[in-house]
Amino acid sequence: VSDADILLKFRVSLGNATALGDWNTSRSVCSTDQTESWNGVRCWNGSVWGLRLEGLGLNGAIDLDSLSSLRYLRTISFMNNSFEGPLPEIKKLVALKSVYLSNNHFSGDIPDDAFSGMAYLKKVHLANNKFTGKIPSSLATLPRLLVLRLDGNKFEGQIPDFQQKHLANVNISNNMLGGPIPASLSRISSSSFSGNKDLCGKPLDSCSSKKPSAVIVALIVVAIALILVTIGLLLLVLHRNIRTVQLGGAAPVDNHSMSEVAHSSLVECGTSEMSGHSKRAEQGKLTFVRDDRERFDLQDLLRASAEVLGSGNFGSSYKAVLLSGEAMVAKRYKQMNNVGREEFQEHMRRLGRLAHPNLLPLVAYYYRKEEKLLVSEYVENGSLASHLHGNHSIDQPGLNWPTRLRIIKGVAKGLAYLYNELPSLIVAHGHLKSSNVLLDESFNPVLTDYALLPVINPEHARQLMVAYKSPEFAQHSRTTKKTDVWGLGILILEILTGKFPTNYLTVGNNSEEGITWVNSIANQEWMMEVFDKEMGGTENSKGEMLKLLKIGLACCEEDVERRWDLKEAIKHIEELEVTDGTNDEGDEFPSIAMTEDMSTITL
Ligand SMILES: Nc1ncnc2c1ncn2[C@@H]1O[C@H](COP(=O)(O)OP(=O)(O)OP(=O)(O)O)[C@@H](O)[C@H]1O
Repeated sequence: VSDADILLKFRVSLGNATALGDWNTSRSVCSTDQTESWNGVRCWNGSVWGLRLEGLGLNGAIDLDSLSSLRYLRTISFMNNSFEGPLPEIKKLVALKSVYLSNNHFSGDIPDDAFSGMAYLKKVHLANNKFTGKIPSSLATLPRLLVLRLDGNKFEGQIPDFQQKHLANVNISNNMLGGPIPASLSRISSSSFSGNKDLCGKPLDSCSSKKPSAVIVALIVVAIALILVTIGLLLLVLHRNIRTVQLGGAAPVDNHSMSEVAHSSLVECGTSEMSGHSKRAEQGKLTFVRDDRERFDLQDLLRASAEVLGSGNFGSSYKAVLLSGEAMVAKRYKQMNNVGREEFQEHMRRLGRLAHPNLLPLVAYYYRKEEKLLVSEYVENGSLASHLHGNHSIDQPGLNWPTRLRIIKGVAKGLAYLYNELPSLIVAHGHLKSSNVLLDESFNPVLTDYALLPVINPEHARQLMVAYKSPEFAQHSRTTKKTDVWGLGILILEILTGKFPTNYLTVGNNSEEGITWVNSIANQEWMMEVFDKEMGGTENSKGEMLKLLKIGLACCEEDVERRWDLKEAIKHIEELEVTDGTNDEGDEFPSIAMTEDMSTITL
């Protein structure tokens, strides 16, 4: 039975299966281009390894018997749907690594052995359902469990004795649990246990402590308050010193470590909490913009070993590996004060609602007037820029032609989605360049630093952001719905030639330099010599390369009126065929120059 047959059978048991209308056998379940696979199906090497059917209004039954025939299925997510009834018999899918069922209406007790034998299970998300009874003890013995979200249910009784040593991400808040917290969970933040009946023991109050009299309580409170105020004042002085150093050092490169950022933020949090202003205390917290993420706080980033990934135009980006093993990136922005707090938060929430395989999701942000942190996942293969312009080695060979074409196709899809979802923005990306195209473990592109124009200080944006380096901004001091097309064109030419667009290195609008750069490519006498040799390619792919070159040049049309709009650019990009060159391997481009008249190439 094929994967397609299995999935179609599985679909029958769902209510509202119309949401999966594009599941039909006229297209293959797994396409080489992930975004063309069936909706919600994640593939690897042509096999289904994941189902991500989130927020589709699904209900009915989850037919695990059918899914158990998918040999390579490792992760399932049915979050944010309307499933009801008891927990499905998850252990039928014994090889699963992650199960995401949060934000549904599942209810009832979960059998104690519901997770028995699931030797590979790492992440279990059951938050915000209506589960009752005891937390199943089979969870407590899963050998590989890393993340457990049970918050927002009606679990009662005691927490079972979790055996896992690396279980760092647990949230069982807002249930009806009582009794002692097992020692194995004592390192977890106290907020993960809040909102329960009467849990006790580390990290909460000790179970044996007797209730002291009101006078003693009052005395203790006063003493603690005095100590905290003293510490707070000391920290405030320390914090001021750090800020003074920061302001004094006007060097463009930002060298402050993640610990310093988090530290200064935490200091602020500490002092404000002590002064009793709960709103200001909030300032020390990360605000999460999505429900599907494990929660962590600035302190977790502080604890995490941080590595500076690089210093961009706005500040530095840091990679921090959380205790759960998950790598996150926090980027500091100093010039992000174009709008007030409320509007900023609204914009971040808007970004948090975006979901597309070619966009890096915003996970959380941290707000302070002087600086912001935007937190997202670390993307395995770094930036397209580093692959195009970095040193190549056996571990990091140059990108070949099929990969480059797939990257451009993915970038186009990400842009199309942005324009669709954010119609009120004239320039929906605004900072499209190769360091803002990240490559995941399969070298699929994910766009980052998008849709930030509304919140960045305008003067700063005009100096540094790609949108303002466009010819139309030089000519008419305006950006248009075609401005990102120009950025896309430059990116295409950079990918094809392997040459860095020199005008991105200087500050301000230098579109003259940009146009000269484009012309140096367009006017190359020997067209085939333009292409980056690292890309290889075969006689078969030559035609497609030339077509892409022509598309890139059309996007870089100086006259904005004559320039294609995004729709047209995307249409031409989608028509290009990805040939992986396996059947004509070794048939490299002859290095001798071939004259090609670009006008003969039909798109
Ligand atoms: N989530 C991420 N995963 C992996 N690498 C990242 C991530 N975010 C940023 N990087 C890389 O870290 C480096 C610094 O990125 P940063 O965004 O701070 O600067 P930039 O993209 O070079 O410039 P700009 O500030 O103008 O966007 C870049 O090489 C970037 O590709």
